Amino acid sequence: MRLEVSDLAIARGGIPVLEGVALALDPGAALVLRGPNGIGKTTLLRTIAGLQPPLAGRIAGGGERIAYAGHADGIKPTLTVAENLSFWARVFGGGAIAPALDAYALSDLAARPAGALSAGQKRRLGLARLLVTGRELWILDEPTVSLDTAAVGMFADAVRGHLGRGGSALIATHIDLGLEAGALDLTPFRAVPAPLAADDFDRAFA
Ligand SMILES: Nc1ncnc2c1ncn2[C@@H]1O[C@H](COP(=O)(O)OP(=O)(O)OP(=O)(O)O)[C@@H](O)[C@H]1O
Repeated sequence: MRLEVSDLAIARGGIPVLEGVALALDPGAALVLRGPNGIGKTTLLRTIAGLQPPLAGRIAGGGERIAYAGHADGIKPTLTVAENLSFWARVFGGGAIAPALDAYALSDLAARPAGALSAGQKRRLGLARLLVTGRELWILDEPTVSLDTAAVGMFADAVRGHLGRGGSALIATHIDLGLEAGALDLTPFRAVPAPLAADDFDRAFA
């Protein structure tokens, strides 16, 4: 199914951030969101993932198809690496955990409590979770934070495999992942603050 976003306006903390956002993502395709710090990439991904409502506009083809990986890994620290993956596989009704462990070189760490992993290992576990969800549309916010070069390669391979199986991915990142992907710079969609009315201006200095 195609994700289609049209004329979307979004806010963070009550302040409009982006407006008029339009994008489309077909099965088998990836789209990378670009733009400077603070432009609204996280806010847009959260809105498409259904974690916050838009101010206006339309999102079609998202919902239950989405697996979202944000800045927080969502890892349960007292469960082992394998138990974390099994937990998510059960929650999502998804697949086997062995390929996910393999894809992120986590097999040797499978019995380790997740709370005792390094930052990069935790991130690998958070990304491995996507593989057991069975969800078609991955929405990923800065997925490569804390990853070394080898792990970035594992992630890029995992995304390629996902796209090859007919999945799709919407990714906010500042780095080049070496993927065949479209890119959307959000800068032109920056919300223009409404000009102060004369009364407001006077009140501000009252
Ligand atoms: N909890 C919050 N309350 C109010 N405003 C916020 C909050 N979180 C972020 N913002 C503001 O919302 C705007 C959009 O933030 P957002 O995190 O979506 O940007 P981003 O493009 O993902 O940035 P980065 O590249 O730094 O991750 C920024 O101006 C930011 O300062």
